[in-house]
Amino acid sequence: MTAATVDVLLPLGLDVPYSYLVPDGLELAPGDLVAVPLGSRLVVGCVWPRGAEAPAPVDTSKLKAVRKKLDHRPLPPDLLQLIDWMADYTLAPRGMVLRMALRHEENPSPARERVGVRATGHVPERLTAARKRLIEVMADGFVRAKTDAAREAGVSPSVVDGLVDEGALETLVLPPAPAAETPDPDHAAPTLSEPQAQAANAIIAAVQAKAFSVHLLDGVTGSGKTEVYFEAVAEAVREGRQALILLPEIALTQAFIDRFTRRFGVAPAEWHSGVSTRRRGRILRGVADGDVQVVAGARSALFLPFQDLALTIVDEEHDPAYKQEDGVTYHARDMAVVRSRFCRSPIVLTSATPSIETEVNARRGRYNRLSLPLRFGGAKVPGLSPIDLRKDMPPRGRWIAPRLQSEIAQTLEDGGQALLFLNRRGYAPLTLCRSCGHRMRCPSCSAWLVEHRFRRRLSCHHCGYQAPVPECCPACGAKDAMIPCGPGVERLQEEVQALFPEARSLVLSSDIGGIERMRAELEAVANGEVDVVVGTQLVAKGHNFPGLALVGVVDADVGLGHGDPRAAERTFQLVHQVAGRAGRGATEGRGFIQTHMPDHPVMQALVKGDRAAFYETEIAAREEAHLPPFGRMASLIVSANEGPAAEAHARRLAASAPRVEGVRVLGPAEAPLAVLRGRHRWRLLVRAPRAFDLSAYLRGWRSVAPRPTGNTKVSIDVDPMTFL
Ligand SMILES: Nc1ncnc2c1ncn2[C@@H]1O[C@H](COP(=O)(O)OP(=O)(O)OP(=O)(O)O)[C@@H](O)[C@H]1O
Ligand SMILES: [Zn+2]
Repeated sequence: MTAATVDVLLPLGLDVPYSYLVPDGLELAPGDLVAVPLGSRLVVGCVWPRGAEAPAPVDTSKLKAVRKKLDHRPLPPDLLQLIDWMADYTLAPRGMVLRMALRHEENPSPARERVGVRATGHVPERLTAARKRLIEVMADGFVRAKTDAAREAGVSPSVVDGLVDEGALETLVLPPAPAAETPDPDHAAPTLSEPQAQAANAIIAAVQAKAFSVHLLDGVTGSGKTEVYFEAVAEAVREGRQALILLPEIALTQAFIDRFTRRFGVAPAEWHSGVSTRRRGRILRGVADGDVQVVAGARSALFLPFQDLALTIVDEEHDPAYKQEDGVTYHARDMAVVRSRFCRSPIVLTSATPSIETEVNARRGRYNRLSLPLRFGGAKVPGLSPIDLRKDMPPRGRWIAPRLQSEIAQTLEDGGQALLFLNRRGYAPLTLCRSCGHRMRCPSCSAWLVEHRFRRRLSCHHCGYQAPVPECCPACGAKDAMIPCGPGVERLQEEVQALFPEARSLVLSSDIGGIERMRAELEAVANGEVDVVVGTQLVAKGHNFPGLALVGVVDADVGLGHGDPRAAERTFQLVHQVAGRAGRGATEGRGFIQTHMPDHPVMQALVKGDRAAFYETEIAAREEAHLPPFGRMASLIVSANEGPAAEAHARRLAASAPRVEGVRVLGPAEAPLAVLRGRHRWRLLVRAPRAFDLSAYLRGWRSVAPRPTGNTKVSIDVDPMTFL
């Protein structure tokens, strides 16, 4: 007789599941979570489906047994499918993909029971003032949690206990508080404009159809895309099913949570790194049980065990934050589409500046385009005027051109807010010695150190290294000779303060303060408590600042000309989105872009407000060059502690590449970021035709490639977004 076995995938750097014996009496099915021995420890893993082919015979006498089955719902089949699919596509070990979905506690603590109290009707004869207040509050006969009763009456919990002892209150056990309250789909439904209603109805119909479909909700900034997809979320809730809203920077979007709350009466379950582990555990359970109906989360929310996912939204689908660059490299937007296919449900991608990939899919009819061509309520999308920095130069050591300065002055005079956008954190991107020219660089990366003045430190934006600004030049010893070069947002704020001493200014940048502080600052801007905002790309992210009348792009050329195939797209999206923050309220908005290249096609398209022209040019250029989505790319980074080791392995790797017609392996070349965290980096770039199975090619290559030795490592990025 053969003993029963199961395959268990472990959340480790392993690609294949291990076999374990099933103890008598234990029923196990794919998706079940189990604790199994591995070496001397216990590891939580997931029972994995067996392929159609017969399992390789194993000597069961050598197998260890499953220790126990965890008290969790099994991972749903579409999630198991997604994990398999992602591992195949990205070449990441299957176990590492599983790891992103296994946030389960081994011994989930039972939800805390709460004690409630209710008035019995018996009132003691002698009452203190506190007891009297409590009796009055409780006189309505409702059950309240003990803590709520005390808080409402403004008394200490001991007063509640006292009245329980006296027999004036009785205690009851209340059910544990739910991980998230149930949204009310009819709480505050807006009246939609005609185009909004059309788009909303199309998505609602897609939810009802319970079939896979992809929709691009393509609406200008401020057209009400959020209001529209909320109606489809409402439909999912009405049907008792679930919806997932992915947001690029959820930690920053208190405004989004508030808006959801106004629409549905309760907040959505939030899922991101800022949520406590305990809370995440409860949300995970609620999602698995189907009790939590709407999750608003960062990309990791994609791996939650939804029981019945009716709809997925990817808000601002063009945002680079959806790409995870370390560990398992994946694009959350693309993987969300894959998961929706597995759960046979619709997915909505929203953007005013769709990615080229998405735009091409919509043009080919693979994605259904839903257009919102106008701002809600008749406001106009602000026009953008160029400021030619070659002619209208700011004074030496300053970055605001005279024209922009006078426009800001006018805006402030009219009582409006201004926003200056510069995608550079810190005070100055470079610090050098004016005596010998020595430049301060990171000891472990090929990057300059960026001065952060309020922290009084130089810091490396790649590895986080920090050092004080030296008093003497480390090279020549000259005293007080270190000077900042170029602008960062902090320095720009200094300029604003000098030019407009009366104005209240604020720097919005991801490195200042925590999530709470940032949320508060964004709110202050929305409430008009700030006159001039100076911000990095953080300010381009879907905020609604009603009083914002002017946007100035201080250096539109920053992102262009790095030889990065996505530079034009990225610049267009950023500038267009930043400009889209203006003129959303009663006042009309105006935008200005400072550039040295006013004739560049990207600047031209921005200035003319001609989105179509941008897409035409960019799509044609990509097609011509066989760049994505007209060709496929993967990047391989070989890194090692020593430069020669990295280079030697990169060369051996390139030499072992299988020759296939149409596939080109470029490199190796030293990476632009040649040293990162002390690791020397060499790159290879693989390019292939559009329909080519690049993942299969890479797997074949990996199986014949020389194994990296010592501390050499190869990391693979399929569909790379960055080329550093
Ligand atoms: N039907 C409506 N009824 C009332 N208010 C609406 C309606 N549609 C949109 N609005 C309001 O208009 C403003 C802009 O809408 P929203 O933020 O959804 O636009 P958006 O398309 O997501 O913009 P962006 O792409 O710039 O983020 C919001 O304040 C929103 O509440
Ligand atoms: Zn560094």
